[in-house]
Amino acid sequence: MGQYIMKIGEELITQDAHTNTSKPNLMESSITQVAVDEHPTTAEAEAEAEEEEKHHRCIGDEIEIPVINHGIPTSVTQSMMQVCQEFFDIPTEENVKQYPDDNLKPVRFGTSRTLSKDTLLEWRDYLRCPCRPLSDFIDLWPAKPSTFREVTMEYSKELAVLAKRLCSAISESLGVESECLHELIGKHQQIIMPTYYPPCPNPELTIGLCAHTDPGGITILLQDEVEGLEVFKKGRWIGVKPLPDVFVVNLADQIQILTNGRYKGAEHRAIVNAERARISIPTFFHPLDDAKIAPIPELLGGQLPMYRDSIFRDYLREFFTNKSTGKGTVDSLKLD
Ligand SMILES: O=C(O)CCC(=O)C(=O)O
Ligand SMILES: [Fe+2]
Repeated sequence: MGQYIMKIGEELITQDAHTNTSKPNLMESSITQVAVDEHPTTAEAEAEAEEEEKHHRCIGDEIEIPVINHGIPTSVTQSMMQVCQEFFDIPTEENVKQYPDDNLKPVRFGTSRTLSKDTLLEWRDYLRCPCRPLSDFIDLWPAKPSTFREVTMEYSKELAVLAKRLCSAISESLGVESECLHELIGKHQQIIMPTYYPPCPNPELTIGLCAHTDPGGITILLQDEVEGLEVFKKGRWIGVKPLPDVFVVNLADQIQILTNGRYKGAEHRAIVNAERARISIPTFFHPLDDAKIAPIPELLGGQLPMYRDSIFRDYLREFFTNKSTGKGTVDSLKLD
C-alpha cells in the first residue's frame, strides 16, 4: 500500500547518505527519485524523514541515493542477506570448484582468497547471478544452500519492480516519457552480485573494491550493517551509512550518457576493516548487449551531444579490459 515514487516538485523524503555529517545535504541540481510511503519502516527512518520532509530535497550529481519505504518486505531482504551469508560460509575452495571464474560462464564465483591472478588484489569474493530470463539462469545458480534459488528468485522479482519504479521516477524528473528509461535500461538485463568482504588484518594496505562508476544503467544495492561503501563527492570519500531496510541506488554510466551528462554516474568504492566481514548485494540493471547508447535527443535541448554513440557490449568490454577506474570509460566517450 502506498508505495510509489515521487517526482520532482512533489514532497520527497530521503535519507542522507553520509556517516560523517548529520546534516542533510541539499543539492542544487534537478534530479529526484525516491520511493516513499506513509509508513516509514523504522523509527530512525521516521525521525530522519520528518526532519527532512521540511526541505525540498534534490538529489543530484555523484551521490548515491538511499531509498526507503520501497515496498519490499523485510522478510525478503533478510532472507536474501541470510542465504548469501550461508553461501559465503561454504568453503571458498568448494565455491571456486563449483562456479569457476570463467568469463564465458554466466554464473561464476570470484575470489581474492585462494587465487593470486589479480595484480591488484581486491579484498572480496563475489557470485555473479544473471536473472533474466530467469528460466535461462536459475538452474545455473547455486544449489547450495538449498534455499538459494528460491530466495534469490523472490528477491530478483521484487527488485525488478523497484527498478521499474525508479526508472519511471528518473524519466519523469527528466521530463521524458515515464517508460523511457525502463525501456532503455530497466527491463533488460538484471544481474545480482552478492559480494563478501572478509575482515582484513591490514585494511589500510588494501581495498575491497576499487573506485569506479558502475558501467550499466542503475544499481540497487542492499548492504548489511557493516560500513564500507564510500562515495566520492566534492573531492573526498564519504562513507554511506548502512541503515536497516534502506537500499542505496547508484546512477551508472549509461544514465550519464543517455542524459548527456545531466545526471552523473556515482563514483564509489568499498573499503574493508580488520574486525568484521561485510556483505553487500548489488543488483545491476543493464541495457541489452547490442543496444546503441547515445544521448536521448529530447534531452539535448539544442546542445551538442557530449558523448559519442557506443554499443553496450563494446562499452562493457572496454570497462573490464582496461580495468577502468573512476570515470575512465565514460570519459573516453566524450566528444571534444
Ligand atoms: O560493496 C559495495 O557496497 C559496493 C559494490 C559495488 O559497488 C559493485 O559491486 O559494483
Ligand atoms: Fe559498484
